[in-house]
Amino acid sequence: MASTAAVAAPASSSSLCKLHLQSQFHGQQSGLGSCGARQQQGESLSALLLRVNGQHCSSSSGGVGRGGFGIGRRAVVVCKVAPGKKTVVIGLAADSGCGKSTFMRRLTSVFGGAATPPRGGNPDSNTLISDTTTVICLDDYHSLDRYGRKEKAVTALDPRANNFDLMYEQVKALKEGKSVEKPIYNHVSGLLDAPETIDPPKILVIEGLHPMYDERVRSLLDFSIYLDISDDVKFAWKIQRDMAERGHSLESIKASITARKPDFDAYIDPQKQYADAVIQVLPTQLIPDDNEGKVLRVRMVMREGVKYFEPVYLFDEGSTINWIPCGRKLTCSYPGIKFFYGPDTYYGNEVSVLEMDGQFDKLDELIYVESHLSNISTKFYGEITQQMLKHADFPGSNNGTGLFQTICGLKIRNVYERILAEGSTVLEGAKV
Ligand SMILES: Nc1ncnc2c1ncn2[C@@H]1O[C@H](COP(=O)(O)OP(=O)(O)OP(=O)(O)O)[C@@H](O)[C@H]1O
Ligand SMILES: O=C(CO)[C@H](O)[C@H](O)COP(=O)(O)O
Repeated sequence: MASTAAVAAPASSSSLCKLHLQSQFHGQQSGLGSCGARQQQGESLSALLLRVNGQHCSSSSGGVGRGGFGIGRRAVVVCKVAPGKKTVVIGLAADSGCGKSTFMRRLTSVFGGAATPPRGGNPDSNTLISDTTTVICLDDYHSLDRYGRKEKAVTALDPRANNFDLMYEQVKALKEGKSVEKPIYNHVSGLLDAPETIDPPKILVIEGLHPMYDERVRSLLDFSIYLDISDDVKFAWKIQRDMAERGHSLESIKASITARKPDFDAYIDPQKQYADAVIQVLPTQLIPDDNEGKVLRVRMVMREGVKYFEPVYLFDEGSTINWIPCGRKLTCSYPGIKFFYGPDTYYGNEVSVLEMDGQFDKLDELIYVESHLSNISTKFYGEITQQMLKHADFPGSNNGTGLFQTICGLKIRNVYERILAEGSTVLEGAKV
């Protein structure tokens, strides 16, 4: 019996792609399709589907191919091809100096690549591109440059200093698979430079002050995160970086934080109510009256009922848990480590909260904590620990900031894969 397969070519990129497959031998399906793919000997159906529709048939087709179609079996598989190449859009909001760059490096690493500025482009570009992700910084949508802001006496946090119409148009275009000419805000000169071309990536991350401020931009986000750093911690981080690395004086850092505060409270902070996950960084409660700011209490507030996102839980979903993991499997020097997990409400929404106070002594022992967490979207046992060890030199790797940023990276990967899989639907798989 001859093997036949027919793959109906999509009339347009948004139409359905039909693949009929008959197979003669166990595990040796053979197929030919007018979508431009011929099934090769030994190639599974799922692998063919992956090639036929690129990224849009990856997951849900897997079950069809697995196990093969035995003698006399026949399958009709219909895959929905997403219009163009679907770009998943992630929003990351935070004030300046709150760890966005560090988070982005962790996220990119989850996908296995390193992010670099656009090749051959403006050396002061704020964009970072890797195989899977393109991170654009929303500072590029400042409509007023440093001098314009000074003249009009507005801060960069003020919506009047930003072009939300252009931000919306360009993020929408990228999401629809179209390239855009995005402006560049040059942090060295304080001026707006000539635009750079941004091509639609698999995952577009828009990071900066206002990813959730404008309702239209917000509606384009597939997943959103807010880094909520308490004033004390923000101050400590700013001092550490801006004094050591940027030559600012203590007074100027204090003055800058104070000057930004009213606009931060008015325009940046309220965005956290829209985030799917908020990472709060607070002073520790393990050291009474701590004013050193080195030990942190970090909370991950995860919204319930978000499509493609199930909150992480500790031990038992929905219950309230206080856990001190220090003992035989986890070394803890003073002041120790304390975890909390439980339900809560946040801006009127149901959330789950996972909290870690304290820091790890030996990072490889994190595997003990990881093994007690569920819904972490890892691909193999120990993936979180592996990621954390890989970037042990990043700030926050010994505490909840690194742990929760890594988990958010894995959840973003999961959101991306599920959105992709949704574009691929097995409608029929019949035995004859
Ligand atoms: N988890 C952390 N633990 C301790 N320090 C941190 C952590 N994350 C960031 N920092 C400190 O804050 C500084 C700013 O971090 P990062 O560059 O990632 O922030 P950013 O939001 O990208 O800043 P900007 O928007 O100003 O470029 C770092 O140099 C580091 O000193
Ligand atoms: O809040 C900020 C986001 O990064 C910056 O202060 C804003 O973009 C203005 O930049 P600069 O201070 O370089 O003129």
